[in-house]
Amino acid sequence: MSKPLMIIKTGGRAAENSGALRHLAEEIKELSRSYDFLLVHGGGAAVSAIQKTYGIEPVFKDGIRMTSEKEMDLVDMGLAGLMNKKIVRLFSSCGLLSVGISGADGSMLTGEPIGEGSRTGRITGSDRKIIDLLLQGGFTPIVSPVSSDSRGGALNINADEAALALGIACKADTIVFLSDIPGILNSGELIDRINEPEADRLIEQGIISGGMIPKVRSSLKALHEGAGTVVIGEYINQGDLNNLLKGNKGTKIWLK
Ligand SMILES: Nc1ncnc2c1ncn2[C@@H]1O[C@H](COP(=O)(O)OP(=O)(O)O)[C@@H](O)[C@H]1O
Ligand SMILES: CC(=O)N[C@@H](CCC(=O)OP(=O)(O)O)C(=O)O
Repeated sequence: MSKPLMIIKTGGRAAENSGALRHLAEEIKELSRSYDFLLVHGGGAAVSAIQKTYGIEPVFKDGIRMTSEKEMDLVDMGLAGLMNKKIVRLFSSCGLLSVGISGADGSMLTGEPIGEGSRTGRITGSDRKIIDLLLQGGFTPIVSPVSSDSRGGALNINADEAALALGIACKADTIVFLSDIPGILNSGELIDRINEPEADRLIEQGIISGGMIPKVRSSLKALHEGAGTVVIGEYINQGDLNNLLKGNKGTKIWLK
């Protein structure tokens, strides 16, 4: 019988802490008797830095990057290139057999632009075949969220939304969103558990804003679609995955 799947989504800034990422790889190895793992990564901060070197000012709406045709090449460079290979090399050096792919590979994620002339995408379809093949072969898939539209054009997909879509496609048991903050904060205080009405209220009040919005919305949708556990938090020391799952760290998301 196959093991339950845990999807770990790491944000760009969190993934730049190579010490923490090494600890995470070690913990994944330890827990791989109980779970299959798939890692989805962001890299928003790296993309913004690349944009700035080209004199482009990043534009976000509710935490989602507005992406022009010209900017899309930079997004591919930053996410499918730089970030993806950095993580694959690091995980491999920890003894985890890892394969770096993007949403475009194996038509894993397909989508459509959110508007005329935009390369920011919304996901409309998914195919888990490539993931099943890799997991059966003993590989850990490392997924960058860039994907394709129906005409083969590149699409920039928010990494939280990519993690959600893969979670639904693969019926993930657990989704862990790792970021550069201890969890969802209110006036600097960590909220250790939050339900849907409370999350909606904090978004409405602007207490949950920016990049935290797609994370929270994706978390709630994942629970509606049958995920057992969804948690948002940060990974610093080995054992933090276990701490996040047990509720000793981070914010657990609930529907009611
Ligand atoms: N209520 C909140 N609690 C915690 N972080 C929040 C909140 N509202 C907005 N944020 C912002 O969301 C950021 C995380 O989203 P994002 O920058 O997209 O991270 P990641 O790259 O990890 O996906 C935090 O660094 C913080 O600046
Ligand atoms: C459409 C969209 O918002 N794409 C994101 C993809 C990367 C990402 O989500 O990175 P983090 O997880 O580090 O925020 C972006 O371009 O920033």
